Amino acid sequence: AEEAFNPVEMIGAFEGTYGVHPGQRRNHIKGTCAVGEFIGTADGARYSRSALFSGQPVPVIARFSLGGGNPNQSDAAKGVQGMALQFKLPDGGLQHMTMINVPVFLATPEAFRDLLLASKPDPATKAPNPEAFKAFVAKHPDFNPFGAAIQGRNAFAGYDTSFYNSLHAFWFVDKNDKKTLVRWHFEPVDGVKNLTDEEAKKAPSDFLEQALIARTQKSPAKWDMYITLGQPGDAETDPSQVWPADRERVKVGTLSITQAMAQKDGICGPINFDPVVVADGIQITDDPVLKARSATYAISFGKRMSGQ
Ligand code: HEM
Repeated sequence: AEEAFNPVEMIGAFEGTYGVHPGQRRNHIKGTCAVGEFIGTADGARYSRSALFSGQPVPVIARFSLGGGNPNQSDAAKGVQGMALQFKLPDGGLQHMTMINVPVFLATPEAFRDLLLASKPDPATKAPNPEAFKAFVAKHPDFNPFGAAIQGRNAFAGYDTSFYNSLHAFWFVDKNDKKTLVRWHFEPVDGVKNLTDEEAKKAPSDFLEQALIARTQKSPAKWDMYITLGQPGDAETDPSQVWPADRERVKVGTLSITQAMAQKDGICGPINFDPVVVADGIQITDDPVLKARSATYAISFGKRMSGQ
């Protein structure tokens, strides 16, 4: 039988593994605020009637982050980076896109909770217990492609030289109510760049924030947004299932990040980048991981906004 997902237990798993850092996010704790704008294409407007694709600039508040709840995590370590976007539409409506830079995720929220539990440092060794980790992988083989992607690469050279994926599928709804199942991807216009082995060894613990601030002082950092068009039978509610590689991709817009700033007192602090916040023209699915995210972010947000 399927367990019912419990977001309180999920938050407990984050806090057990990473400790409690009052007033801060329980996951993706280390990050940088940014602002910019998005301009959609006419091709985007063919698939979605969202005001995102009107062709007019849409203001964006962004947050770039490292995965995990350790505030002292090194930027140079192998891991996951995130890009969270809040678009402010002309009618005042909000659209969120909260993405990470992996090709796939785990199949269920329980698998992610068990990953956190298995990653808890042993008090004696300060490292995760290898037996517990083996038992986790045996129980959740859907972890393997996700884990292999992260272990098989060095950290990214910059937030601006990473791709970011929706991983979840969403429905794009056009002006005739026609729905298309899509997944979206942001591709850096400067190209994807990871640290070399040598650079990864020498890189300081904190460099991503300063690099993004400096990069945007020169000129906007840009990403092209693409949608992949799903076909009947492509996974709708499971972010661990990749879609066949031959699916059509359509460029639907360009994001320009024009300014970045520290998250302390930054503009992105009091935002809950809940990924189910969508505006007319984009709809969510019944993906259990997506729904679990929403419930868990709400608790993290409530706690940090009340100083817990
Ligand atoms: C069951 C699975 C997941 C859980 C329980 C979870 C949990 C969380 C929590 C608690 C936060 C902090 C929220 C806050 O305090 O504002 C967070 C942040 C974040 N998560 Fe997840 N997450 C999950 C899966 C994912 C996936 C699949 C993605 C990307 C596709 C993702 C991307 C992010 C990003 C980018 C942030 C940082 C948002 C920000 O900058 O404020 N997460 N997550």
